[in-house]
Amino acid sequence: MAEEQQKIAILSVFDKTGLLDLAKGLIKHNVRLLASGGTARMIRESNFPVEDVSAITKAPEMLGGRVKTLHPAVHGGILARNLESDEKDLAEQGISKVDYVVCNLYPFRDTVAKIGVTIEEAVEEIDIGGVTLLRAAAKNHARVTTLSSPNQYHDFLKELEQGDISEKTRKLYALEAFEQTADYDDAISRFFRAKYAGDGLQHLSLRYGANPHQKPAAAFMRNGHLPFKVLCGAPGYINLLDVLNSWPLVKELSRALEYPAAASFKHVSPAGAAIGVPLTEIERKVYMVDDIEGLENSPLAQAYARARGADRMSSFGDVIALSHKVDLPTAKIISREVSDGIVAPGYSPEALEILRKKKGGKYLVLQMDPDYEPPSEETRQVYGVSLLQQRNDAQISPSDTFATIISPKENSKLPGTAVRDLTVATIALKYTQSNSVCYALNGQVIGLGAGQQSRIHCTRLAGDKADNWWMRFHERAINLKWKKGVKRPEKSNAIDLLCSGSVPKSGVEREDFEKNFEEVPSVFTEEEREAWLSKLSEVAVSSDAFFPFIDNVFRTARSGAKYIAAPTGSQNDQAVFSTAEKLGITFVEQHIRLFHH
Ligand SMILES: NC(=O)c1ncn([C@@H]2O[C@H](COP(=O)(O)O)[C@@H](O)[C@H]2O)c1NC=O
Repeated sequence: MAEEQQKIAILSVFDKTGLLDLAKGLIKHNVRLLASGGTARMIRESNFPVEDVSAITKAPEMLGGRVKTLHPAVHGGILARNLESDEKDLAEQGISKVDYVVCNLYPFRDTVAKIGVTIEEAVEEIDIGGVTLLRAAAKNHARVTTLSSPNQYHDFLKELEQGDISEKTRKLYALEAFEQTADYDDAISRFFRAKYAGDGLQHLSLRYGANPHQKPAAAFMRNGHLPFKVLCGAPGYINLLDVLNSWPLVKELSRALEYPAAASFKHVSPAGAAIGVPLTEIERKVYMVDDIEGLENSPLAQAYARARGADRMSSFGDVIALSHKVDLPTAKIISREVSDGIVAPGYSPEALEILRKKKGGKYLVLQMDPDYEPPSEETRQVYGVSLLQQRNDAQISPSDTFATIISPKENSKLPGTAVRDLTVATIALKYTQSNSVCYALNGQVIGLGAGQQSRIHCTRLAGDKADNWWMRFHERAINLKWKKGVKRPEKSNAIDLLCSGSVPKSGVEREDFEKNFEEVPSVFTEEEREAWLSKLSEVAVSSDAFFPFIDNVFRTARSGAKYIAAPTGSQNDQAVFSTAEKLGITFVEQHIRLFHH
C-alpha cells in the first residue's frame, strides 16, 4: 500500500486572529505549512515549522506584495483533481497537491470607509491573490478545505481531531468562501461605481434615505445605466420609490387601455391614477383646470387633471408619472400645483422650460427610458436579510382579467366603461401598498384605501374618499365664493372640510375656514349629503385580495358600486357573492392576488 502523502496547507491571512492555534493544530496532524510573507513570519516567530510559499514557487514575493501566491505551483496544487490526467500534469511540473487553504482578505471595506480615502489607497487594498486562493480552493471543494475566517478554526480543528474534514463541511466552507469573494467584489464595484459612474448614469448619490439621518443613500444599477435621466433637481430616496412604482403603473395602464395615462403618487401609493378620458365642463371646474388652454386637445393633460383631481388633499406634493411625452397644457397644470417631481418618457421643449422653473429650479424632472424592462427577479434587504421574489409581472388585461362573472349568473358581459374602470382600479392596486381597495369611475380612481391592515378599513377609507370626491361635484362645492387671493391648496383644504362634513361648528378652526370666503357656504345637512351621495352610481371597485366578510360589499354599495372585481378564496365567498347580487352589484372574479409592499 502506498504511503500516505503528507498533507499541505497554504496559509495567507490578513487577519491573524487565531492563526497560531490553527498552525499548532495543523502541525499536530503532521500537515506541512506553507505561508505568505507576514503569515509565515508570525508562525515562525512562535517557533512552529513553516515554509515560505516561495519554497514551492521558487519565485520571491514581488511588486510590493502584489504578487505573492499567484503561481501555478500554488494554484496547480489547489485546483488539481484526483484524476489521472491531473496527477500526470502535477508530476511533470513537480507540483504537490494542496489540501487546506487558509486565507482572509485585505480589508477593502474598512479602507474605503475612511474619510478622504484616495483611489490609489483603495487600489492597493484590492486583494487579488487572496481572492484567487479562496476561489480556487472553493472551486475544488471536492478535495480541498477552504478556511476563509478565523471563526471557522475551532470547529475545523475539532473535526480534524476526529480524522479528516467531511464532504459536508468542505461544501459549507466553500459556500462561505464564495459568499466572501462575492461580497468583496461587491464592495470594490460599489466603490468604483460611485467614483467612475457617479454622474447619474449608473450611480446616483441621494441626499439621504427615507429620513434625513439615513446617510449614505444611493440609487445604482449593477449592470448598465439607470433607466432614467435627471433633467432637473435632485431626487430623494422616497421620490425614487414613487417614480419606480408610478412609472410602471402608467405604462401598464396606458398599454392596457390604449390611452395616455397619469398617476399622482404620495408615499409610494397612488393618490390618483387615470387615463385621458375627455373631461366634462363640470369636471374641469372641480379639478381646477377650466382655464387651461389647449386642455381639450391633450388627452395626457386630461389624464393628469383626473389623477390630480381624484384626491387633491393626498396629491399635495406629489410625484407625477405620465405615460407620454409631456406637452404644454400638462406642464401648465403642473406648474401651479404643489408637486415634488415628475417622470415621463419625454418633454416638449416648452413643457420642459416651464417645469424647470418650478420650485425655484429645484423641481425634480426625470426622463424615463420607455423601453426599459426590469429583470424578472427582484431582491431587497430588510433588517440585513435579503429577500428575493419574482417581480409581479402579472398582466391585467381588459379583455381577459374580468371575464369570469360570478353573479348575477345571467350577466354574461360587462359594459365597456365597467371593464375600463375595473382595469384602472386594478392596475392602480397593483402599485398600491397593501391592503388596498380602489373605487373608479370615468376612467379614473375616485377613492383609494391604501396600506390598511384591515380590509374593511381599506374599503371604508376608499369609500369615504369616493364620497368626498362626489360631494365636490355638488353645485354648492362648485360655486363657492372665494375671497380674492385664496391659494389653491387653501381652497382644496376648505373644500375638503366642507365635502367631508368636517367643518367645526365654532372656534378658531371655524374662523379659519370662514376666512376663505366672500360668502360662507352652509355646511351640508345629513339629508343633503344622503340625497347627493345616492346619485353616485356605476362605480367599479377592485380589491387586491378577497373580501373576507360581507361588510365590504355593503360599504361599496353605499358609494355607488355597480361592479366589484376581487380574488376569491374566502370562507365567506358565497355570502359575499349573494350580498353583491342582492345589492344589484355584478361580482367579477379577478384571479390574481395583488399584494404590493
Ligand atoms: N498578491 C498575492 O499573490 C497575494 N496572495 C495572498 N495575498 C493576501 O495577502 C494577505 C497575507 O499577506 P501576509 O501573509 O504577507 O500578511 C492575505 O490577506 C492574502 O489575501 C495576496 N495579496 C494581494 O493580492
